[in-house]
Amino acid sequence: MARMPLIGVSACTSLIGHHVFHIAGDKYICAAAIAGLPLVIPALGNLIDRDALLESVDGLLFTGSPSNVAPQHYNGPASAAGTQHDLARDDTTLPLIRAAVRAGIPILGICRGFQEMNVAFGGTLHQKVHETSPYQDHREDPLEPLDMQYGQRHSLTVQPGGLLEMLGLPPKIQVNSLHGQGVETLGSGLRIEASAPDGLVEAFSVEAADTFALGVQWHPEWQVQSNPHYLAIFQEFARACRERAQRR
Ligand SMILES: N[C@@H](CCC(=O)NCCCC(=O)O)C(=O)O
Repeated sequence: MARMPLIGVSACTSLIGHHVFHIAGDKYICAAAIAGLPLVIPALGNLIDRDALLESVDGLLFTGSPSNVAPQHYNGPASAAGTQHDLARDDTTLPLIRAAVRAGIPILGICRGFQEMNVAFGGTLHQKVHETSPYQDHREDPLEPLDMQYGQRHSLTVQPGGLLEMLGLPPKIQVNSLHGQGVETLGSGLRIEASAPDGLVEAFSVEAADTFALGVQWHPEWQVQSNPHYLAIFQEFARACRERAQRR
């Protein structure tokens, strides 16, 4: 009988009361369940046996987060005071992304996860896109109701001949936008899959990957079942994870 694919979902560390918890948001876990059984991967850095983990999972979802990749990972300038980081998550996800691609495990990076993929492949980040010319403000308004924060904010130009086009996405789609950081220089071996009207990279795939390896700056996990473009991404991720599970 076919084994259910196991989908690793990256966790953030978060102080709740006096204790640190390893947490992953419900919307990521529910969307990962399209591909298989979600397994939250704690942010334990080198305490995790990476090879053993990659032997166990059939796909990895790198989630979004309010925290930002620490600039020492991309030789960036020091963060502005008050910038939220999660060093334990960086120490877990950055090496895991590289190892997963080498091992042929399907990966999907969303928002922070997309930025982590870029950094893992040697790229750099703008730390404040909204203060960087010629870019627009890609942040949400935290005072708006959630449905508005995750509403469609700008268009995307989908790169002809790429993975997103292959998934049936039309040349222009509308997406949500909830991030302050963004791609400055693209990591090596990444192929641009979509850009915002201001030129910001919004999606890339890993050229050398022999399976699904996609990063997106927007949030396709949000109400994924009611957006055919968002769903197409998760369905292809799911197909790749099933294929991986069957190859075991
Ligand atoms: N902090 C980074 C990444 C933005 C991001 O991942 N936002 C998601 C926040 C909550 C969630 O939906 O999980 C940036 O600001 O660029």
